[in-house]
Amino acid sequence: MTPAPIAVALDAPDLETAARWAALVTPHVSTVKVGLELYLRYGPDVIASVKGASGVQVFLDLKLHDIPNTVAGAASAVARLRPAILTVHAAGGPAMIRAAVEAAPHTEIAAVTILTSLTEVDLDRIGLAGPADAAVRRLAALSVEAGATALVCSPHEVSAVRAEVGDRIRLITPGVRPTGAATQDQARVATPERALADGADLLVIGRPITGSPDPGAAAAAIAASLRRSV
Ligand SMILES: O=C(O)c1cc(=O)[nH]c(=O)n1[C@@H]1O[C@H](COP(=O)(O)O)[C@@H](O)[C@H]1O
Repeated sequence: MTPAPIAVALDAPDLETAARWAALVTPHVSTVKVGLELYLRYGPDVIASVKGASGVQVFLDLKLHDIPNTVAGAASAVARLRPAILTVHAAGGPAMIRAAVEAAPHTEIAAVTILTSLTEVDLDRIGLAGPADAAVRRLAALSVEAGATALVCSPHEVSAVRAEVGDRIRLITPGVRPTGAATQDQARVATPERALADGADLLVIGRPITGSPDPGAAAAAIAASLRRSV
């Protein structure tokens, strides 16, 4: 069976746990995501540990955000690890995004638009007044112009972003919660089925899978419900 278009966020406090989660979920999902917690604790070796022998795609979520020269150096430092996807913050601006794209030519650069944890009140306070989807669409368009081939947004904006950037750009949505699951620190959320129906290509799901007593079964259940929904 083809693995589901899900990136499981391996936000674990230690490498053994992350590698165990990765082994349990990789029969069911296409991708595992390594974020700041694991990467800052263990460094580049973490990639091989979570990849194991499975050949699963690794999404390196470092959300780089700095001046273009610094981001180019950071992207080129991790490019040798050959992650399938690397994140940068779209708010770093077009020159920064382009610097990452040029420094990591074999990795898909995904620009994070507006974090899924932010509410419209938060956006107002940080000076991005107006509906979230206006800011997300603006950041999406500038990121694609700068060479990003993937975008991260919440499921709430995914159909608007799809209309803005067309079919060739990979849309990645965190903020995904199966019906009844706790939203935790996520603000702009939807179910996996809804996110996929609205145009997401890859769903990032962490705690609803990794917080389950059986992460493999939780991943398999979400994958099966996505298959039923298409
Ligand atoms: O870039 C990301 O992956 C990301 C962007 C965003 O806007 N929101 C967001 O939650 N994420 C990541 O997606 C994952 C979501 O995890 P859960 O909330 O546990 O499903 C975390 O690893 C976040 O770092």
